Amino acid sequence: MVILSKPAIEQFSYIRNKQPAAALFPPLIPVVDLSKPDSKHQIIKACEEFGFFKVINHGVPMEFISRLESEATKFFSLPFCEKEKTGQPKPYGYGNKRIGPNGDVGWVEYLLLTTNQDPNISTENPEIFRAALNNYMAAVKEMACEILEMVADGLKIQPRNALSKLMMDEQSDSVFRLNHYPPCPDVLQSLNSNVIGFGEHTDPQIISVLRSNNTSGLQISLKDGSWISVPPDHHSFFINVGDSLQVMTNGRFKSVKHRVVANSVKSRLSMIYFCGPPLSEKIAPLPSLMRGDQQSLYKEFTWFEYKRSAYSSRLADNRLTHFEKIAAS
Ligand SMILES: C=C1C[C@]23C[C@@]1(O)CC[C@H]2[C@@]12CC[C@H](O)[C@@](C)(C(=O)O1)[C@H]2[C@@H]3C(=O)O
Ligand SMILES: O=C(O)CCC(=O)C(=O)O
Ligand SMILES: [Fe+2]
Repeated sequence: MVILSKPAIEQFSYIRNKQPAAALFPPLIPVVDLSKPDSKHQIIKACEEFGFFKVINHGVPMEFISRLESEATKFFSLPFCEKEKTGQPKPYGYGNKRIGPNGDVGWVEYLLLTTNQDPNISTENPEIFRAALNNYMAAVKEMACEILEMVADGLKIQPRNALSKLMMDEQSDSVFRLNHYPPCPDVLQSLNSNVIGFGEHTDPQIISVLRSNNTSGLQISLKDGSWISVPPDHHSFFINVGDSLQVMTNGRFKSVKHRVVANSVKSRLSMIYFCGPPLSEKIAPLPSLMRGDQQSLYKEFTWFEYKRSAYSSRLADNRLTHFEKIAAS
């Protein structure tokens, strides 16, 4: 349960339920069948048009998904005093309503973990939770690697592991997150408005691999600034282009702005693997993507420098602005 005190109620953001133009004729979210020979072309198109797509025939065993979902459900059903024994997110740990260190809040509780250390989660049976996490993360990492190799192939980048090696590196700074959005009580669902579960933002990493139960809530922003709802599909995965991939493609792919709205009836559980590079990695446009005298849109920076700056930003900030080159007039 998300713990709610009276003054905290006032902190939540709402969005008006006005119908954006795109909501009348929403474009279909691209679906990529990873078992099809032309999937790499579909991936490139989806990354250019939406920065977002759904993946089917992904090869992640349903058994791993269900086991982690069941362990996560058990964890979030524990009394608050048990869950908080995991420790507050600094940046890893158990968090409730507060997202990040700079005052963002949402109708959500979560576990934020690094992928290269065994987590210390306070549950009745941490070994079983850990095994479920490890199986799931290993299978999702393999799928993400395959997707990044298809991206490299589709963009004719050599070698084909130029992107995937960053997240496969032993030192990779990847992050895993379990989000639980309890049903939001009527008192908070004021007339014709939605309560924000997770405010709008882009993900900082290369790509993020998201899977949720069958409860809706996720929305993505289109190029025209309108928002569309992503129909949930618990058998599939959703891929977000992150800020790092935007830079590595020199803006050809755009990181997708997304958010989650709370549901008044059902709880939403999501699990997200954020594929990050090693901290020392330079994030810059890939030389093979630069044509002729094309210039980098970004100043040089390492993932460490980007993260340090990201952690002093608010969720909705454009974290890349700080690293953009000022265009010469
Ligand atoms: C407000 C914040 C939370 C966040 C760190 C930040 O200062 C800005 C980026 C946020 C974000 C969004 C995507 C992921 O959920 C996340 C783990 C990440 O890498 O960047 C979160 C950070 C967080 O919750 O710590
Ligand atoms: O929980 C979700 O569905 C999305 C959350 C998200 O975007 C994030 O944790 O970065
Ligand atoms: Fe996100």
